[in-house]
Amino acid sequence: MIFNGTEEQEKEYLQQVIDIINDTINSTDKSVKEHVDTLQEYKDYLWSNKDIDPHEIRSMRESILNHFARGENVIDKRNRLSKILDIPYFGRIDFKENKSDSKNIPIYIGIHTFFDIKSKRNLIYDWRAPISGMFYDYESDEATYSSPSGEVHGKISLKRQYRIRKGKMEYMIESSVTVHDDILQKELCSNADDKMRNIVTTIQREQNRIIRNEDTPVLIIQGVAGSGKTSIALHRIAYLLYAQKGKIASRDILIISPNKVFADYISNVLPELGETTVPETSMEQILSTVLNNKYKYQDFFGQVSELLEKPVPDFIERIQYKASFEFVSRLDKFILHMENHYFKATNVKIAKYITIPAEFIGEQFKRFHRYPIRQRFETMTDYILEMMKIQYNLTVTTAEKNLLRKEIKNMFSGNNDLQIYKDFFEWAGKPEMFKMRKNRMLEYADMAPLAYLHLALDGNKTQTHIRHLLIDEMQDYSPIQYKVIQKLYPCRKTILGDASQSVNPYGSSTAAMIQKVFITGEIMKLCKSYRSTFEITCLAQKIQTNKELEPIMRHGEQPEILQFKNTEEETTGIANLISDFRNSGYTSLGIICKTETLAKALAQKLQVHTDNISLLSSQSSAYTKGVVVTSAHMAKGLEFDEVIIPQADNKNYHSTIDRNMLYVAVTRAMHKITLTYSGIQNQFIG
Ligand SMILES: Nc1ncnc2c1ncn2[C@@H]1O[C@H](COP(=O)(O)OP(=O)(O)OP(=O)(O)O)[C@@H](O)[C@H]1O
Repeated sequence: MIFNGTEEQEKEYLQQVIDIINDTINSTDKSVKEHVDTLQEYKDYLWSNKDIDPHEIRSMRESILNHFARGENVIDKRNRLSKILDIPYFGRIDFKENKSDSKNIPIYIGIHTFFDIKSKRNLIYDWRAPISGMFYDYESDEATYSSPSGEVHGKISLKRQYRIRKGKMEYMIESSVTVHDDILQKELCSNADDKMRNIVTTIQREQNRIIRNEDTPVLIIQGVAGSGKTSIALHRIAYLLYAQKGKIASRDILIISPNKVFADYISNVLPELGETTVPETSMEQILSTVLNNKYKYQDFFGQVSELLEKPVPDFIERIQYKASFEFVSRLDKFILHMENHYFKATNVKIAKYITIPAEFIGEQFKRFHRYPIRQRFETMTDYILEMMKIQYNLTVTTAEKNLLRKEIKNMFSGNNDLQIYKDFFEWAGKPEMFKMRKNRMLEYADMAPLAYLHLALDGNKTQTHIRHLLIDEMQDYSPIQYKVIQKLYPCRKTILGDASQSVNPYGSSTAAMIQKVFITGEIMKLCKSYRSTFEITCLAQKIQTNKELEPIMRHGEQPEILQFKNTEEETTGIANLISDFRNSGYTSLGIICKTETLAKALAQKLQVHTDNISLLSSQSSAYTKGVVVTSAHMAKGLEFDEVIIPQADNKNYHSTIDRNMLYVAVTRAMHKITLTYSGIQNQFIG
């Protein structure tokens, strides 16, 4: 007989589980109170007894710390239990091991494990537990999972999925191959949120493989638009925190994300999965920190805007040159060249009668060739003075030592990063490839090579406290940027992106290029696209065909392409679409323009027609629901129930980068899309 065979029995069982969780919460409350009381007793004792001997103080200190830690653990447990009260579990598999004496065991799967002390049974298994992996990997029949003691083979006789909200079961679905799809379809049909949500109930098999991959040191995920890359990467982090508990904590992980809005958008997933959020940074921040925040520079957003608004061939050429592997290898050769030609040893007169010969200093420069050049000066000084002490029994003063170090440093003509960077272009025979902008501002593409040179000369400031690095939107970073990352973060990595969504087509990287930098890297692909309806995906495919993309069979409205007589009428048309949106059941509308300048101008015009419109710009730090006007660059990584793409004419979108922007904009839509234009219809949409 099946345990909890009917829906009625399942509902009763759910209530029983909730009651047990509530009892446990009550007993943890008692335990918290006991810890607080004990700590108060210690405090009172310390206050009222002034003459306690040091031994007693030490032992009390230990007891207090002990109580404190145990109290914190109990509070932590209580918080976890309160969180699972709403949705204790979402799935179940009945599994019987291939052993004669084994029984069919129902495994209820939820966000966290719940062990009932009274019955000494796991009532709920964490979705990340090895046994839970079978829920995602198998439908029914033969199944296997890896336990710490080896592979366990058996049979799944039942698989169920539940939708439980606020402790009440809304529905339950008995599994067959298609059922998994039904729940997935329901999830995908729901409205977008202002924060990315977890997908733990409907993780797909190919996604689960990525989440649970612990073997690969550098995992490179190439996934088509809407394939769940970002979601999967965050679930993977949650999985690693569970599987490697005690070895890795949230603070040991770092996310490199494209901007603050995106970081805010994804910030909810880990807390929803019961983990704390992990630190986040950007490529610009990393590069600028390496260079001690010394330079003013054009940021990535500035580079993309310039490429879209006034693309000058020279500028494109400079970006392309610095994004090549040839450039990286030239830089490496130049570093070698500096080693051989930038240090010119001279005699140094140190004490009244002693001169250190140039030849001897030159020899020491070579002796310490394993040190980065700028780290050598101190070591060379110490070594030379040590030799003098042995040979001449001469001890020098601190001032003399400082003088020697200074003289040695001055023998090296590569102490100024910017100067040697300029020298490099002269040496490479390409002085035109470096251009300083107005107000001594560096171009974005110069930041990484400059940081690379700096690290080569000063030594790596390796961030050993970071144990796992996650890089999203991998396609937007160039090989030299990855080289810098490799030097700074020798840890394990998850790198994800989509080559078709580059907003940096002249400096982008494919998964294969990234693998060339990280030779231990393994590429895994996600080809199924979940975000958009079939009709929206077909439109995106028209703009940029990706043969690997497999659309999800979820149907919706046909995309609309609306022509207007002029821009004024187009604005009125968009205002009408906004009012339609407000009467629909959708909650988010993204009006995605090609550039931020266009977005600002349109937002202003629209405000005459309607209020409650927000502009999402490169200066924004959070994504809000409702009607949002933004640029394709800012919209990257986000999603909206409905998308409007204004000015989708041939003039606005004609180059390769324009095409990429249009593709990014279209792929943001989940359920509905409208393109508007006046003038000539865009060639990319046919
Ligand atoms: N297994 C799944 N179950 C439910 N929803 C899913 C699943 N996989 C992906 N999704 C949904 O698909 C959408 C896209 O996910 P996500 O943003 O992670 O994809 P992405 O590949 O990073 O997208 P892009 O590169 O286009 O920004 C989200 O709404 C996500 O919830």
